[in-house]
Amino acid sequence: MTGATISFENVGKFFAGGAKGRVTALQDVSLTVTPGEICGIIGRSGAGKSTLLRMVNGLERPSEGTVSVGGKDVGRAQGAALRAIRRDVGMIFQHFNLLASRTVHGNIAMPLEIAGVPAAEIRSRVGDLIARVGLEAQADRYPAELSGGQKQRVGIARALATRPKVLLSDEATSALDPETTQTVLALLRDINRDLGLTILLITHEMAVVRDIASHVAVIDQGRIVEAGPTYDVFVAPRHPTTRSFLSGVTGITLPRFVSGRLVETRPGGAAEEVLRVTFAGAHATDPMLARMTAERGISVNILAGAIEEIGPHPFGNLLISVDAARGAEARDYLNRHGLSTEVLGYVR
Ligand SMILES: Nc1ncnc2c1ncn2[C@@H]1O[C@H](COP(=O)(O)OP(=O)(O)OP(=O)(O)O)[C@@H](O)[C@H]1O
Repeated sequence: MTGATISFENVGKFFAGGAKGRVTALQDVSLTVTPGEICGIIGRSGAGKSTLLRMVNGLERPSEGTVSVGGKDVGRAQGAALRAIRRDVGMIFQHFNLLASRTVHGNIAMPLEIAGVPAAEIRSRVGDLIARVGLEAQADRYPAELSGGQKQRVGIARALATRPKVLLSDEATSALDPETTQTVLALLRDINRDLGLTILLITHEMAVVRDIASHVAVIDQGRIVEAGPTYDVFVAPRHPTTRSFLSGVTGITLPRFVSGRLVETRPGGAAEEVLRVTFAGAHATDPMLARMTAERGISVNILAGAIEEIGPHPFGNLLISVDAARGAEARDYLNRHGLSTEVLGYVR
């Protein structure tokens, strides 16, 4: 089993309704997810994530542009061709969508029964899937007797039953506690590594992107505003929406004596400019800040800092303040030496 390419080319989706008679759910979306990639789509509520995801298995059709899976045009496929594409695309859900009247075994067997797979083959394949997701002891239990994490494991096994090339994940960990989230993400990582299938997941949590996605696309009001390898986007975010998502996961916040006094525009008179400085690698920052002080005479107050990791790659996040009158010069100096900066505000 190998992954398939998912491609969106200039995709738009419009629904009837709203004040103008037409709601734009997606506009001019172009994105390619290569085989074996784990791509996270992050956006706020209503940004268009579900609409985007549902186009990959033909639950929604684009109003304009083309969506394809493994080179096959999903938006224009009908009948047997659409059913064939859907067998290549498994999906897991926030609320698991299991049948309460069927056991774990029975739920996982469902897509195989629908596909007309012979009973003996179903038994052996479901047995393998149950082992893969670690639910041997629960095979004969009903969903009501399972924890949230176990239910999502059933959802994952069911999604894999038809040996898909693509797995879609619709907020699959949003209903789970942090510890269970980690075990489910680890399972998805293992599946991606062992089976090579392409995973497209939507989430509103940057931590999920950091923990599992090799690539990320940020969606805002129906448009992709930033996309690329997760590490690059975390280290040097360009769009304000990306930055606001990132500020929730960096693990560092301004101390309250600063955040309580922070204003957006620079006040008159003496003031400090508060900056977030992001840098690749674990040790890049100290010499840069010290050199800036030595070379330019700009002194730096360090307010908070931490080293984060994406996969094996460390990157740093530092909150500092400098004299606001020298702010532009400090940012320019740091940017020229490969550090990203973002103005968080000003304090008097
Ligand atoms: N069937 C529909 N009819 C009319 N408008 C729709 C329909 N489906 C989605 N929309 C609108 O399209 C926009 C995008 O919705 P979508 O559900 O894709 O966003 P989302 O990012 O998945 O949000 P959430 O995280 O809240 O699920 C929203 O403005 C929504 O109201």
